[in-house]
Amino acid sequence: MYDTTRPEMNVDQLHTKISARNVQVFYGTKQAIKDLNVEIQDKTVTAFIGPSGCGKSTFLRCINRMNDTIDSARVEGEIMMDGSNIYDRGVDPVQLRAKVGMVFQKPNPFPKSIYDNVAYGPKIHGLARNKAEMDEIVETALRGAALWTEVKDRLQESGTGLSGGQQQRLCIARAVATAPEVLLMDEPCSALDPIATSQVEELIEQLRSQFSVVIVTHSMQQAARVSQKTAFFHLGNLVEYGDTDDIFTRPQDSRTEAYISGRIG
Ligand SMILES: Nc1ncnc2c1ncn2[C@@H]1O[C@H](COP(=O)(O)OP(=O)(O)OP(=O)(O)O)[C@@H](O)[C@H]1O
Repeated sequence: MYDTTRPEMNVDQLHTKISARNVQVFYGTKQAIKDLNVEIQDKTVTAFIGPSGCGKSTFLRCINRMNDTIDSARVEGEIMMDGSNIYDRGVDPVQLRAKVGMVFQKPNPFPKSIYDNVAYGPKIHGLARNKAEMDEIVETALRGAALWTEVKDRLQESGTGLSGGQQQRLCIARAVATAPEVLLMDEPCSALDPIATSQVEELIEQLRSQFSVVIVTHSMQQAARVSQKTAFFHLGNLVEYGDTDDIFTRPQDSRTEAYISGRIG
């Protein structure tokens, strides 16, 4: 039913990048994530799927502490990245978000030039010693986001003047510019047309050679196309996690089976 044929490598030999243990998330008294445990591998695309409101975005935001910015949100449990808890008191969330970048549903470039959109993060984090180094970071990030050839002659023009698909690739370049180890993508193609969607999907496949990518998607076809691992969420629980091929062809849980066959959601 779903095409899960795509470039493969044996992702099970890769090391664990993120390990979530007994994670619970509350908004006020309402519990949105219940006792979640999962290991996310390096250099792998992991898809989060499940019906609306099941907690996919909430858990995604835990991985770079974006929930810290929501007053009513409370996160319990541990999220380890390379063996260190990202919720430890000594961790600066701003530094963490350079290592764990995020791309949102709606492209949200800053009202600045294309160049300054990409240079913004590296400038804050002091990644370039001079203009030549910054130029190189900007070019590498734009090439990495498959946007360089389209914008190299108009770097000083506003990022908001680009098409929707180009804006989303600019946001990916912005996230990639700080040399992240993990890239979180919350429905990154939902505002894009089919051509821009397939460009971003191709890009995701390239990006995973450098780091771990976690993508929330409502499209099961997209999850099947881009990911090697899939996690199915339902009512705040991570119900099933495994190889994407297995989740789509041999689900173990009846709720997963019902969702992928269109009976819930
Ligand atoms: N800022 C917030 N304040 C209060 N409740 C929230 C907030 N964000 C999410 N929720 C609630 O938490 C639950 C999980 O929401 P979440 O957005 O994580 O689900 P989702 O699976 O990503 O949904 P969708 O697929 O519709 O984006 C829902 O019941 C939602 O209403």
